[in-house]
Amino acid sequence: MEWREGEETRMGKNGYLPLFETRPARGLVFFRSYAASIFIGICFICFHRVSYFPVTERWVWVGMFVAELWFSFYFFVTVIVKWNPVFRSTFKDRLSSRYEEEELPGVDIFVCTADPRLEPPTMVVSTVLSVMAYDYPPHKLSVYLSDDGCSDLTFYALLEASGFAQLWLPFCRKLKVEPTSPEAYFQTTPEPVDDAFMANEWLIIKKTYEDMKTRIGSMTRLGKVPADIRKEHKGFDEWDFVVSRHDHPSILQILIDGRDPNAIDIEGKALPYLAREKRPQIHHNFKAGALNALIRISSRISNAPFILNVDCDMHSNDSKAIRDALCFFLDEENGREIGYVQYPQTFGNLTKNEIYGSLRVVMKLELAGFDGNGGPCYIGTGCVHRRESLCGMKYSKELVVEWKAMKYDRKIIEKASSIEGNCKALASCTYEENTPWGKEMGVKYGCVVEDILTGICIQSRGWRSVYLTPQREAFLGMVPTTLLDTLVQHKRWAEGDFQIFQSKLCPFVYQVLGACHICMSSLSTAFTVLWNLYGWEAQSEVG
Ligand SMILES: O=c1ccn([C@@H]2O[C@H](COP(=O)(O)OP(=O)(O)O[C@H]3O[C@H](CO)[C@@H](O)[C@H](O)[C@H]3O)[C@@H](O)[C@H]2O)c(=O)[nH]1
Ligand SMILES: [Mn+2]
Repeated sequence: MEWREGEETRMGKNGYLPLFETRPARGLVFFRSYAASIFIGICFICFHRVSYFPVTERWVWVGMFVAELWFSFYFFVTVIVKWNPVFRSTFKDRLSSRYEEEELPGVDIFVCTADPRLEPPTMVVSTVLSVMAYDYPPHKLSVYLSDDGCSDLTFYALLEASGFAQLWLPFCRKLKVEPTSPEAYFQTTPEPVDDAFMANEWLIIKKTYEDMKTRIGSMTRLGKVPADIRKEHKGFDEWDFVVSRHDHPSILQILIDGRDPNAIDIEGKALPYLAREKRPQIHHNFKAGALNALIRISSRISNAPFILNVDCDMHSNDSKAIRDALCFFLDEENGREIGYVQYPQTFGNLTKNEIYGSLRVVMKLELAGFDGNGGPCYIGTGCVHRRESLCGMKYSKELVVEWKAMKYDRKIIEKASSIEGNCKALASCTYEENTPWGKEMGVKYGCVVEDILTGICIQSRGWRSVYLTPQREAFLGMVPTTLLDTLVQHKRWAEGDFQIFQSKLCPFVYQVLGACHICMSSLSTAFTVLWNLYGWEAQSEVG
């Protein structure tokens, strides 16, 4: 499939205007001339090494030549990655005029958290509230929180947030609030002074938010939920069976507003909390295991055809981001082969010179290069997947979904309490035994960078992926701020990528020889795996 410039004005074969356009990067001629000049230099060096062979110290000569060949190879791989970057933009107005609100597909949002000490519950709920406030039909959106820390503190925070959402979501709609994370909003936006009525409401919401934050904060410092609060929601009873965070049964609670025991929705949005079962003798597969449990649980509760997953430290910064992603999936001409749409990881706390790490180059340039060569890898957060692609299905031309006819609606036939009981087994730690979960289905196990590996597998099943870098960042997260934290994170990534490099899924072997994908794409992926070899050295520094 090829997308070219000017296609926004071209009518598709089926008579529809495209929902997105693709532009090549500007100024490529300079980069390509620079690359060509280095290539000529490499040719001269090789010619020199071969044509002149010294009589003495021959091994030094050979050693130098081998080193030069290695660097030349690395140079080629990096050049190929940057050879053809593309940038995408969407036409959300066309999406809205083509699809009535009722015809839009459902979207399930997964937020992952794992430790209330490292990921404070106040931050987690701000992220949850930010994604609940997406500008999307409320009854088509479900937000799932996966708590691998199995903490009643996180549960308490979510319960508080579900109450606050009743104020926050209508407020976001009325004021067209951006960003929709209350924490980020009140930090960055001044009080509206020109409208006394609005200013008053603004102050009330801010005060309510701050009170909630103080309550959650003091509870977190206390380290436990007091008995009188535990009595307020039956969900806390589940913690009577929790031995420790590594030893407990599944807890699934579809959160309800404490004042209305019959309402299972908050403004039409479902908000389930899940702490999957953990037992000390059974490996839980970290985030990949959490995501797979969520895929199964959500398939019973809302079963939306699209899944957005975010880490709890990455809040939504653009309430239209879901519509942007859908412009790709719902495009009549090219949409059906797209398996996932990846947003960049952008950070609110980056310094101008970004002295640690090199994420800006990766996010701004390299992943756009991947996109031009066949599709970016999946980087774990800020990614919208088609449920089928994540569940292991192969791409097939016959797979055409009539979204309009489907009229997705999350029919909650069962009562929340019976869903909670019936679905728990799907999150038990033995459920996956002798099943393809973690191998052919869902997020892959056995690799520290489960996201990269899962992305490679989805692509090798014939799906394409898309990288979208909108002007307004769709998500804002936190980057480690100390050298030690950065080294630890890069060590983990380096380890994971090196694991893939050594495995039978090594992109050089698996994709090039397997001819599953175009060569450029595999070289791009191989590059991710390779740049981490450089991080390898850093490992010895941190142990
Ligand atoms: O057992 C676990 C461990 C982690 N997490 C969650 O996974 C996310 C990422 O983990 P983190 O420790 O923050 O790793 P990072 O290095 O910051 O994560 C980057 O790298 C990971 C591995 O490539 C990706 O999964 C992430 O999305 C990406 O942001 C967080 O939300 C955690 O809460 C779990 O749910 N269960
Ligand atoms: Mn993180």
